[in-house]
Amino acid sequence: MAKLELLPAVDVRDGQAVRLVHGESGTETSYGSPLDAALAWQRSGAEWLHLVDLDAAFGTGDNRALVREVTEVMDIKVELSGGIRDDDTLAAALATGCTRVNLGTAALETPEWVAKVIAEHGDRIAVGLDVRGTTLRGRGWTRDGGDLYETLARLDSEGCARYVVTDIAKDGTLQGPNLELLKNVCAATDKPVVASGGVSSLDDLRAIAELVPQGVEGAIVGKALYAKAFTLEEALEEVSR
Ligand SMILES: O=C(O)c1ccccc1NCC(=O)[C@H](O)[C@H](O)COP(=O)(O)O
Repeated sequence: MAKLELLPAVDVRDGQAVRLVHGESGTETSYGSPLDAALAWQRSGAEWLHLVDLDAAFGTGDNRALVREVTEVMDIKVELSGGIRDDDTLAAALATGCTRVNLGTAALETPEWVAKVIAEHGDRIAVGLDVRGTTLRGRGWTRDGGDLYETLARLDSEGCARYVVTDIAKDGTLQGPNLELLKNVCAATDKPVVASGGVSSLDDLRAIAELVPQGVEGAIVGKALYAKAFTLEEALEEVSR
């Protein structure tokens, strides 16, 4: 069986590594230097880093220079997310040397532009499907943006390479992933799915890994690592069995 990829998360707000609850601004717990966190995950054996500029996502500024610095220092693959919505922000993100970017709001608000950049950049573009129920949310998860499955069908028809699927109700809560949502999305697309939000234990990772044959390729892990629910080494060992 193909192994589940793990993407430890570094979410950046105001220059700090943070975790939010339900992605809500104002719920930050701070975990210090984003570069130190990223380097720690790399030293622990991560092959990927999921790096989010929350200020860019919320429209409260950006951490672009810091995100670029972190990405440039990493020897591992980096997925960049947060506020990538037009030619300028996409060019800046891709120029960091990241492996791929994750588009969210743009897929809801400027579908023609997203179709164009999918055609231009292929596998370097993933789309984040951030949902409450089956309603997508954009602008830092603050605004409704349409139906999950209609949007997924449209993006599939445009050749989107991969989806990062987050149940906002689970994100940052340590309440476990929404396995039903992951199964439903996998049933609706042939493209790989990266699971995000809610992982709390090695059991959760085992449960996500069981969905690899259905199309889940990876799992993003944030809060659980910062809260020391398990170590990244333990998680990597778990998904390599
Ligand atoms: O990714 C975004 O653009 C974003 C926007 C607004 C709020 C949060 C956002 N991302 C959060 C993440 O990607 C988390 O790192 C990830 O879901 C990990 O969640 P958890 O394991 O539950 O801490």
